[in-house]
Amino acid sequence: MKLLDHRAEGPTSAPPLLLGPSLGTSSALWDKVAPELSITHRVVRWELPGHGGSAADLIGAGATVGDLAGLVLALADSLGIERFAYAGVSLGGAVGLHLAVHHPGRVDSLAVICSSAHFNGAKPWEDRAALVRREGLAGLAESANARWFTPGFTVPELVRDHRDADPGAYAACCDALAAFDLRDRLAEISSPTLLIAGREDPATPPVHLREIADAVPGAALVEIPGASHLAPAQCPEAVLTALRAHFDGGARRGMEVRREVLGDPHVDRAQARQTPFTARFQDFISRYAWGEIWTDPTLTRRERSMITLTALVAHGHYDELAMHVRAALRNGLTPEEIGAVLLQTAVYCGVPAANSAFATAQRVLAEEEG
Ligand SMILES: O=C(O)CC1=CCC(=O)O1
Repeated sequence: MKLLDHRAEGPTSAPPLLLGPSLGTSSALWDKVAPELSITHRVVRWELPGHGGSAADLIGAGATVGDLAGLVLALADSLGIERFAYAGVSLGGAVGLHLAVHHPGRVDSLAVICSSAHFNGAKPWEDRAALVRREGLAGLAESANARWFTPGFTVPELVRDHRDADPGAYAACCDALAAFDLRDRLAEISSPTLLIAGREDPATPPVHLREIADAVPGAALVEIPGASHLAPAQCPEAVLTALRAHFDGGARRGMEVRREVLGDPHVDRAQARQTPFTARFQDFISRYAWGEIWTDPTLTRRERSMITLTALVAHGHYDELAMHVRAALRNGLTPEEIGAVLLQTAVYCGVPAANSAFATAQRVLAEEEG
C-alpha cells in the first residue's frame, strides 16, 4: 500500500507526535518548530498527497478530510504508532479534528493551529479547485504570501513548494475543504485540545478557533499577535511555547505514575518537604524518572521494580530500597518474589550487600503486613 511521505526525527522511544501541513505547503512548514519538539517527542511530519514527496494519486476528485485522516492512520500504523499526539495547521488541523472525533482512541492530545471546524462553505473551494484544475498552481502561488503571511514576510521555500504541488491533488484537497464541517461533533472530542490562532490570519481568523475552543470540553485557546495563517513559520517561538506547554504531559503523567507506584502518603510527604532549593530536582524526578521511564510500556512495572531493587542493592541505597520494596508490593511482586530478587543480588552485588538488603526488606514487609 502506498503511504504518505514523511520525515521522522527524535528518539524512537519518545512519545510520538504527528505534525500535519496546510494546503499548498510541505513539511518545511515545521522547520523552525519540529527540531525543538523532537527533543522530547518522536516527531513525524507528514506531507499532503501531491505535496512534498507524497504521491499525487493517494487521493482524487471528491476526496474528504476523512480520506486524508485515513492516510495519516495508515502511515502511523506502518510506523508501529498506535496512539499519538497530533498538531496540524489549517487543513492539517482539520485532519486532527476529524481524527479526534472519529478515532478518539488514537489521539492522546490535539493541537489545532490556524484552522477551523468549517472553511466557510463549499463555494470558495469549489471555485479554487476548478481554477487549479484549469490553470495549474502558478497563478495561485503568486498570491500565497498574502494568504499566508503578514505584509513583508515570506518563506520562499514554502511558496516554491506551493507552486510545485500537483494541481490535481491540490484540487482534491480543496474538495475535502469544501465538504468539511465538524461543528456538530466538536463536543464529542475528549482528547486534551489546544487551539492556536494567528491574530492576523485572514483565512481562519481567531473567531474560527474560538468557536472550536468554546465547543470542545476543556479546550484552551492561544492567540498569537503578529501571526498570520502559517503561524509555525512566521512565529515559531510563540507556537513552540504553546505546543510545549500543551504536549508536555510528562510532568503531569509522571506525578500520576509516581503516586500509583510509591503511594499518595509518600508523594505527599515529598511534596510537603519540597523547598525552592529542591523544587527543580523534584520536578526533574517527576518528568524524567516517572514521566518518561516508568511510563515507558516496553517493560512492565513488575519488571521495572525488579531492576530497581537490584540496582539499589548494588549501590547500597537502603533507604531508597525500603521505599521500593513497598513499591514492588504495589506493583504486584509477592514477598517470595522480592526475596528471590534479593537472593540473586547476593550473587551479583555481594553477600554483605544482600544481607543488609534482606534486613531492610524484612522490616518493610513486616510493617506492611502488620
Ligand atoms: O492557502 C490558503 O488559502 C489558506 C488555507 C486554507 C486551508 C488551508 O489548508 O490553507
